[in-house]
Amino acid sequence: MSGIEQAMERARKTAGGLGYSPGFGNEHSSEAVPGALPLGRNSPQRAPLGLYAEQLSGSAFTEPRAHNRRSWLYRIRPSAAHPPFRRTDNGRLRGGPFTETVPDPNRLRWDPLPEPAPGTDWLAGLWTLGGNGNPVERTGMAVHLYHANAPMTDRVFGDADGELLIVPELGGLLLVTELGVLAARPGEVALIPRGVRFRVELLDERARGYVCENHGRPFTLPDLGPIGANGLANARDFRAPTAWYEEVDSEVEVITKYCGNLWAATFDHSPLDVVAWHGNHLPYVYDLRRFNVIGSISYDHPDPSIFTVLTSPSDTPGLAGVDFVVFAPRWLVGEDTFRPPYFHRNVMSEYMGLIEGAYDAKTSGEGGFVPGGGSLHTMMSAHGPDRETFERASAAELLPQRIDDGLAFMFETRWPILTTDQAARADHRQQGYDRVWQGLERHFRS
Ligand SMILES: O=C(O)Cc1cc(O)ccc1O
Ligand SMILES: [Fe+2]
Repeated sequence: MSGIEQAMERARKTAGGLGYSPGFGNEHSSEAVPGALPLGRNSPQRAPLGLYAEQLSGSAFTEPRAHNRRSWLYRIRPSAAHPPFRRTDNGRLRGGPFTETVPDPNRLRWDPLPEPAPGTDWLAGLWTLGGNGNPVERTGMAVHLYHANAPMTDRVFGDADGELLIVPELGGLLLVTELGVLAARPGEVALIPRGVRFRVELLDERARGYVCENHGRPFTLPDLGPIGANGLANARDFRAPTAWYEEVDSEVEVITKYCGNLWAATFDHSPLDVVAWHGNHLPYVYDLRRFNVIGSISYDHPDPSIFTVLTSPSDTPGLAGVDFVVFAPRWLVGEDTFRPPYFHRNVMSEYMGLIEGAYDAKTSGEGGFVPGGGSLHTMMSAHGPDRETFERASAAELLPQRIDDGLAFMFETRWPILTTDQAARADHRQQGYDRVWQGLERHFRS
């Protein structure tokens, strides 16, 4: 076995007994070798065990304490020890500004990404659907999907353009990051902070899912206001990894996404060599089934902001660059209420995906809203229950009803989501999505 294969074997074994540190936004610390973490200072004259000390900043040095993010890494070699990066193929990844297509006000829907060619790893399997903003200005977001059937070997990725919220739909991922190893299976989500390098291995034969790349302010937990001190996604259910490192002295391709493009440099060692760390610029994994769902216990369907897991705030209070929202199993008890999502037109743009089962506003099954597929209801586009759902819910007997046959999510952003050319022309884009709202009968009686 080569050095990297041995390291991968060790990472997979670690997955069985992963130690995590619970909590969101905290200062955590971890050492894979006792004594590797310096005490009482960040940058001693000589760091313990001959390690190099390095600060990784996710915020300006001067941002207020509540927004300040950085981690101190104690590593075998400093990240600075690398040859030049050279441009490499972007594959099917695209970045903002999204100017390939004329912005389309229509409602759009896609089937899952088709089967990838054999040997497609997670990075090669990324396919950009669209987005907004501009990574150069650190605004906006991008929606990517992935479909992979091979582990990343001898290559490691890091995104300078933003953090990555990874939403597995099919197959588990092993995320071997600079700060440790995370396992993310369907129903869980993983958050990789801006700049943190990682390799993706597969826990199953293939892996399919969604990624929200957030160029703006890092995702944080929403304020709870009148809900009180607890509820929605509870901070204690987020898990940061513990330190894990590999000593690989063979060539590793380090790929970085910078201002929309991929660049590669051939390192003579693995950059996943952090033996100890402390800080708050950290990856996390979160199990969406832990989400505490709050809803109406009297009447009416609340706005889905009540289901916000994470939000990337903007400078305008209450106006998110992007929100990550989950439609998790819950009870519906509303009296004299049309219970599924209402008809609406929204200034925010909504990309929705399905992790499993069905979604209560849409018919499932072939040609419908299916796991691995997605819908885009951009700024002001009219949407809501499809015809079948409207008819069913308008006639339903309003007994308490448990919705537990699906797990859907939404990336909701303040800017229109502009599609890439490949998304607009994709064979797996459904034609005739509008038809789901056709035949909504006129019932008006004056
Ligand atoms: O369009 C959707 O299905 C998402 C959504 C769900 C909901 O419960 C209310 C509004 C909304 O946009
Ligand atoms: Fe909506």
